[in-house]
Amino acid sequence: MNVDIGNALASVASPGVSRESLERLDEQVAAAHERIERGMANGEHGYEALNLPERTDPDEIRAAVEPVADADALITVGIGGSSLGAATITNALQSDTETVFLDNVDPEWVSTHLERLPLESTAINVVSRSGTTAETLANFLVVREAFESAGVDWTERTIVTTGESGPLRDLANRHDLPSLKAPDGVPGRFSALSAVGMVAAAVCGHDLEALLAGAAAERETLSDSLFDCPAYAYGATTYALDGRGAGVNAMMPYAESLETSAEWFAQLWAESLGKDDLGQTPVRALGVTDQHSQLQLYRAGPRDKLVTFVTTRESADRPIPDTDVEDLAYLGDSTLGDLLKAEFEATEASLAAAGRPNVRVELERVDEYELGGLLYGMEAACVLAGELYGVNTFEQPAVEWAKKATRGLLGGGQFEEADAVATKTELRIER
Ligand SMILES: O=P(O)(O)OC[C@H]1O[C@H](O)[C@H](O)[C@@H](O)[C@@H]1O
Repeated sequence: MNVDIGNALASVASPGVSRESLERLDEQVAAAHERIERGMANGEHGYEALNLPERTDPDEIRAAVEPVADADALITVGIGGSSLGAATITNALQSDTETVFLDNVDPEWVSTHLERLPLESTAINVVSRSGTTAETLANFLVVREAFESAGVDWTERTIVTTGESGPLRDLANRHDLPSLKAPDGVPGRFSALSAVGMVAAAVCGHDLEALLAGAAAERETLSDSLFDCPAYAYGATTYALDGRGAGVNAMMPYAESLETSAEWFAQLWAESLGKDDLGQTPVRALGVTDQHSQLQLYRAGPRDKLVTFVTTRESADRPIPDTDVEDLAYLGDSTLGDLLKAEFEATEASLAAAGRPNVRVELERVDEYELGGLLYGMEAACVLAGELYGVNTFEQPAVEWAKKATRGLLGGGQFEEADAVATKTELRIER
């Protein structure tokens, strides 16, 4: 990926960061890079994620999915980091295999999918690093039962990705299911480029080698200066802007196929950096759609936002047909791609003209190679930002708190967190 931070400079935007400040920050970037390289070299928890392009074995993933390679549909059962990386990849790319991601436990929605899909030609991809996440295990039990009720042997159609031990590992062993290991030392939200994110891509027939090659190329750019490394430029700029008041980061890809990447980014940014009363709030937006809903706020609301655009240089195109309506004649000379590009450029310029900081992240096109680069680049940006903030990027204690409270409420053990539910302060206004 390439990154253009020109519209985040103090000469353009407020908040903005001056070139001199970035140069001073670059000394901290160099120190952070050294720390990151050391963590990678020693395989330390979290830093190990940045080694995935070399560690992940595409042959192993393809072998595991071989029994279901002809599936018409794939249900991925997983949540958070065990779903969003896979969804980012498969939603971005074309495939004949329909993909469904059961991350939510909304009963109506889950039932609708299970009633609609051709279960006899559907595969199940169960993913949970811990193997204990209530939503994932509950959904899997429901999916299993639906297959049994339809007379389909789910054990023939299920692939499991989980840790070395835990309830899901036990289940995979008991039923002799093809299984893969969630990589050691890699938190879920950093594991898109492992079996966690790539089983779904393999079932859909995507090019796993190209995904990893794109990531590896991005890895090659990691260096001790933000001016030489797009990922670090992004991480350092967002950190600097947050410190100057841009506490919100609206991720706005200009490609429908990249919409899920903003969701993936939101988890990465929020769970990794949101701690010790620090962190930047990620917001999901989509170009051009959200030009017609959120843009007013971004250009004229509080000066607390950075907008991150993700654009592609190339994409398939479609001409806009001529019309005899005079006022619309100008459209007839263009394509939908021209319109998308013009809208992006106009929006970017409109924010800059209003002094609102924005950053452009450029991909050549949406394909496996570029996606691998985007996923890796944003992960590296996040790890760098975590170093600059001085937070523990790779933990998520606040999420664990609610997980324990939920478990306690459902009778899954004694958790003091569950007691807090009963002590809620009320001020009810009833109809
Ligand atoms: O993969 P799992 O263990 O099922 O975890 C799934 C998700 O659970 C929690 O919500 C964590 O905060 C996430 O980081 C994680 O991705």
